Amino acid sequence: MGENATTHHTNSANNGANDNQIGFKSRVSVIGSGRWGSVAAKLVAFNTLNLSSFHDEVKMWVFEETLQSGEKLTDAINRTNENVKYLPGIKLGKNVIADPDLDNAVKDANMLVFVTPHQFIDNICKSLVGKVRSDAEAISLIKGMEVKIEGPCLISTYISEQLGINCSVLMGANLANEIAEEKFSEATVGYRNNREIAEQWVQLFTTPYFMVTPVQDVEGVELCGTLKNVVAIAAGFVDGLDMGNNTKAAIIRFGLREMREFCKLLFSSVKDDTFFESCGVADVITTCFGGRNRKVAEAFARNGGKRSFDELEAEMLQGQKLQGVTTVREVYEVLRHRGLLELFPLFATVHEICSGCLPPSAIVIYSEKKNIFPV
Ligand SMILES: NC(=O)c1ccc[n+]([C@@H]2O[C@H](COP(=O)([O-])OP(=O)(O)OC[C@H]3O[C@@H](n4cnc5c(N)ncnc54)[C@H](O)[C@@H]3O)[C@@H](O)[C@H]2O)c1
Ligand SMILES: O=P(O)(O)OC[C@H](O)CO
Repeated sequence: MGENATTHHTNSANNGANDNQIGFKSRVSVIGSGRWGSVAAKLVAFNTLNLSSFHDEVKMWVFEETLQSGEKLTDAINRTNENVKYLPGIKLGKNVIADPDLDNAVKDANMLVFVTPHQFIDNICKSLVGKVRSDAEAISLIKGMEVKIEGPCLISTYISEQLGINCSVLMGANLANEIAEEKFSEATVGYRNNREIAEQWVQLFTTPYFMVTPVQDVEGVELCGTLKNVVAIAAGFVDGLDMGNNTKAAIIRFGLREMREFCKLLFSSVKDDTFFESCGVADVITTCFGGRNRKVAEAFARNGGKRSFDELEAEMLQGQKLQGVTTVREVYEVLRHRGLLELFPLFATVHEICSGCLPPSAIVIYSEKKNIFPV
């Protein structure tokens, strides 16, 4: 890894830290095995096989569960080379090895890919403290954030602080099922200050059908990926109310504007250009038309808000997890705490609808009466 990767670590295991020498091959572990986690493993495994600077094998940590057949998910993945529950029908690559033991899955790895629903990252990081290599680099593909008493915390920051390692991010217009079928798409790597590390992540993820661009704006890239899920829920309400494409386009525009304002509220360093990368406008578009948050929000609105998101998620997604409902609650808390709810009417209304305080049709009232954005 690059120079910075070995200089700033504090509380991690020191195993392998002297491997930074000629002939050293990177080892990659993927922490998470949902739909996107499985696709991420497939992308990475294609490259580790083809690039001499990586060990072929990619470990993929599996949150173990027992399938209806009685077989363990991990065993089924290793037997079929498919994630039969979260990504059936797609071969991951023979060099992907599923492992239900988190410590064992990260052991020896110097490149860690975090890709679990954001509500689980707290426990995962806590159990990894002291277990990862001191020279490891991490990347987060997680679209969400942590809100602590002290305030909001990016997932990449949380991983960095908990494990004492640097953490970049990869976000973008990335519906996992389409990338699994090798349909062309783009993504954005957000990095802090080490371009060399960013290039290594770009190399690890890039394939002929997956184009990755590095951007030195980790906060902007990550917050775009996080906040677009809130806009997707608003778009789902519009679809559930059969309000049409013009209304949806208006919601997307309002949403993008609130995303930009919220990003700059938290981090004045966020760059305007970031919103024109795949992680920005492109992800908002794809998620508002083809994402799971949109789909479940549509069902919520069609049911008049009478069936909860939890119930609909369990019924419609079979174990996959929505991020938008939790995220908008967290965003709402941040804004309420700072007395800024009135400046973010779309985000506030989405939360009030999700939590049952307003009916789904309030998204219309929002559009008509509350368009009071700051410049
Ligand atoms: N699916 C996509 O198209 C897509 C695309 C880009 C980014 N993302 C983001 O990637 C992240 C991961 O999403 P995904 O689609 O891979 O997952 P998913 O929603 O498909 O699957 C849920 C995962 O959570 C795991 N899980 C359940 N309970 C758990 C627990 N207690 N502890 C740990 N893990 C548990 C399940 O085993 C499963 O692997 C999310 O932040 C998501 O927003 C998803
Ligand atoms: O299916 P969603 O709503 O979780 O969105 C998936 C991806 O984030 C789209 O880029």
